[in-house]
Amino acid sequence: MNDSNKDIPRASLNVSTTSTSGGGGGNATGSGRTKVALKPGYGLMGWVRFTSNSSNLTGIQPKSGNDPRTNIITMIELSKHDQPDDCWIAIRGKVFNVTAYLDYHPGGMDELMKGAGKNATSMFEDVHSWVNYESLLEKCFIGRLAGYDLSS
Ligand code: HEM
Repeated sequence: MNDSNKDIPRASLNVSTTSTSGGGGGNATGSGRTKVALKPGYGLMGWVRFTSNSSNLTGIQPKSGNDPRTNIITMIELSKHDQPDDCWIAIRGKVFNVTAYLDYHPGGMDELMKGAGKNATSMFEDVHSWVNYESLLEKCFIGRLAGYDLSS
């Protein structure tokens, strides 16, 4: 599966960091809280509106034999998609194309990019294990990560 997703629209970046001091939260590097100001319209409701108007955010053309329910993505394939214009991420054994979500991520694009092309389960869990990523990224779901034991 080599289809890339260069045609997924991404807004230009305008993310400014407004870090708060002394917060108890954390980011993937353990350097404290990282609150970012997203562009107007790029909050949760903006994402909900955007996804409801999009049928397929996987970047993969629908064709026979290409079904997220049965697709198996190898680590090698996953690792090829590690750029802001082609960004896949695996969480708890599921692989998502988060290219379109980068501008909407409340923790900022740079934080999400730390997991680009990787199994980012532990990064995700460390920061916000409660976030309902499966629902948010429903239309970005590509397939399952090869060799990932869902029961573990
Ligand atoms: C490599 C993976 C990821 C990293 C390192 C990361 C990192 C972060 C960070 C640092 C914050 C700010 C936390 C704070 O200081 O308040 C944040 C917030 C958030 N992220 Fe992520 N994130 C990742 C993946 C994701 C994914 C896949 C989703 C959902 C599809 C997501 C959704 C959110 C949401 C909803 C918030 C706001 C949480 C809140 O306000 O309580 N993140 N993220």
